[in-house]
Amino acid sequence: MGQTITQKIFEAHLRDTPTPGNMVLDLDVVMCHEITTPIAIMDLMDKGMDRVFDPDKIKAVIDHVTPPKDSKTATQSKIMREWARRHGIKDFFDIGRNGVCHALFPEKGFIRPGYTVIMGDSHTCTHGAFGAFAAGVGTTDLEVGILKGVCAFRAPKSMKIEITGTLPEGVYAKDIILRLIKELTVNGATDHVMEFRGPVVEQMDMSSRMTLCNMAVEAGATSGLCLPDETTARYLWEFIKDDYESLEAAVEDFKKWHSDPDADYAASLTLDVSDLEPQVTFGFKPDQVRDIGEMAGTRVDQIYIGSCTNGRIEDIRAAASILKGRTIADTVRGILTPATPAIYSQALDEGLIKIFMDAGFCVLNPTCGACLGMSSGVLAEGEVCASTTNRNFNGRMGKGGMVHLMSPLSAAAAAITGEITDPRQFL
Ligand SMILES: CC(C)[C@H](C(=O)O)[C@@H](O)C(=O)O
Ligand code: SF4
Repeated sequence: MGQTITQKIFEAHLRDTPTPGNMVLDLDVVMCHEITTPIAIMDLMDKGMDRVFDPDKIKAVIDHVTPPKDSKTATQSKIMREWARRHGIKDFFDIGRNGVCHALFPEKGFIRPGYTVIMGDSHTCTHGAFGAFAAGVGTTDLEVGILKGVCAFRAPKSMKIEITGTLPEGVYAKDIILRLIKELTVNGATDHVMEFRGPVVEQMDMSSRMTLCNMAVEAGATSGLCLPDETTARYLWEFIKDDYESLEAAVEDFKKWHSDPDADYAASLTLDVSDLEPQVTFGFKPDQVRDIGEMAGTRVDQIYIGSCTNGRIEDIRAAASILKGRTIADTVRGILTPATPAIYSQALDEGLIKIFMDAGFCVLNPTCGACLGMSSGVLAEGEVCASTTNRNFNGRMGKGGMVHLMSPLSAAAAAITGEITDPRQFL
């Protein structure tokens, strides 16, 4: 019997099998941010175990509330900063160099095909876009990861998600993943790794693959991943060029992580996207998804373009393509948060920031901020936000607020009209 990519990664990293079905894996990267890591740091200090397994394999960023909004968040940042200095963690990103973890770390080349990655953050699955096994973990696992560089997982079940057809104009990876979550429901992929494949995924850039994998957890999945190929190798080339004779050699080597044709999948699903419409959520769960036409005319108060789901340059370009030469409705507030400094800088170079500002958007520094309702765009009671983020939980962006998840293009269309709008009318 052949193996899936996930089984291959598990086998290559297996340190121990303490009980049947439980596997302890060696970790290639442990990623840290200032909301969950300080709890682990303080606990390790209390236990007299303030150590790290390998400072080069730990990547740390202050991203959720930055610059800090109050004493509490300032203290969280301070604990991270001092810990990183104390242990010689050189890949530590503070104000001026910091951005949303799941956008920043890929951009720095920290994730490679076949890697095992953990973080105390549920959207760690984003990094599966590189053909890695990347999973969000709780404080105890994070502490063990930081101390020993290992993590225990249950033997994974794989779900094969085949995406076929041709993606219509104005329809994006975000629409695909929202549709998949609708079909699977919020726990349809529990205990599974979602393996995204098929011709549509093969044609996607890394940004779109990251959007897909980012929301795997919203269907309950342990992680999501894509098979590493030439697109992956090109994205990573500046970081891997000393390891390979040529790009072709890298692509060939990456194939060792491809699932075998006779691999065993616990479940499978095929989605033909040829007739897919832009998708929008309507309730407080990410599987409450409708075609945009059914939601057209719903009033919005705020537009939020950013986050680890859709705050990359490709997302900003898509939104700018219809904001150019237009202004946003005077009933809405528009907020753009490029996910990293490099994305922000690129958007400046391309004149995209000016397009947003001329349209009436407020442009913020890279941070999670409003995405989880902590700062920089929190909603008031009864307010509605058209958002490119990944969670529409009750109160997510502010108590009593409502969030409609959608693609950056759809969010830009809502900004222009002040209500949920099919963006294809502006193309
Ligand atoms: C703060 C963090 C623990 C949290 C997560 O794990 O996802 C956040 O990133 C989120 O998106 O809600
Ligand atoms: S951008 Fe939002 S979803 Fe992503 S890590 Fe930050 S808070 Fe979590």
